[in-house]
Amino acid sequence: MSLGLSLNNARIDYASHTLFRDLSARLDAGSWTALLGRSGCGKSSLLRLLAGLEMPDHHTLELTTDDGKPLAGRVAWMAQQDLLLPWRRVLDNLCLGDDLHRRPRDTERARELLAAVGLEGREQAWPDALSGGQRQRVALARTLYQQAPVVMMDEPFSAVDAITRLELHDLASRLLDGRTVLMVTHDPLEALRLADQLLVLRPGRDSQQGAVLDCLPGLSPPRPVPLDLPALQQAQSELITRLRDGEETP
Ligand SMILES: Nc1ncnc2c1ncn2[C@@H]1O[C@H](COP(=O)(O)OP(=O)(O)OP(=O)(O)O)[C@@H](O)[C@H]1O
Repeated sequence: MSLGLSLNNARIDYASHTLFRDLSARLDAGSWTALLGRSGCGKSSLLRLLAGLEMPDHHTLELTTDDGKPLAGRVAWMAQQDLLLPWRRVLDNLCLGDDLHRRPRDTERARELLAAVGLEGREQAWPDALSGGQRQRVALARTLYQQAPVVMMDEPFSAVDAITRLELHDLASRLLDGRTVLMVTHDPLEALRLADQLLVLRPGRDSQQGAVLDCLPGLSPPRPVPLDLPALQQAQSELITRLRDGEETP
């Protein structure tokens, strides 16, 4: 199910403004990359471009997959808003893709995934009857149900409280194991706990440039990285400095 990706010379221009250019990164099969940068630097635009959701008028993208086949149809998407359809019950939301494509549902798998995210017995609930954290769990289960080798997530855990977020980190880290994940986040700690590498968009002279960094160089802690690991605090502090100051690539 794993699939590696190589991104080369990505560039997006909106009107006369270059959002970023010369952006290259390698996403190893089964690895997790966190995409960070100041607000408005183009994280979501890059994610949407890679996912094929939006093709700006002026863009460049050399995207190759390890198996040489197109990426289209092999990406699952998870957003900050859970995007659950309020008129469909939880189980029906999970199986929406099957219904749209007139494929048979795998109801047993859908139930197993709901159980895995702690929502056993809530299959027939309406989304409105769930808390924000529960809805995001449904969104995670729906992402997993798609069985896509590549998962792109745009601030997937930012709308829930701190403790729920930590619980979702545990769940996502375990359940997304083996997928190639690219996740936009504003939270340096979240990035460092979940990801193998960071892709940091930072200001260049006339556009945004990207730097690819290891999360915790020389260490191989379990994921999510334990909150009390001293190296995590240090790395968080350094990452905040890098984001604030827009440092040049080392
Ligand atoms: N379709 C579009 N047409 C024109 N400009 C756009 C379009 N989409 C995004 N932009 C602009 O591109 C810039 C980057 O937007 P984007 O949402 O990618 O940034 P971001 O880094 O994800 O921001 P945030 O962290 O605040 O979510 C913004 O200035 C935005 O207004």
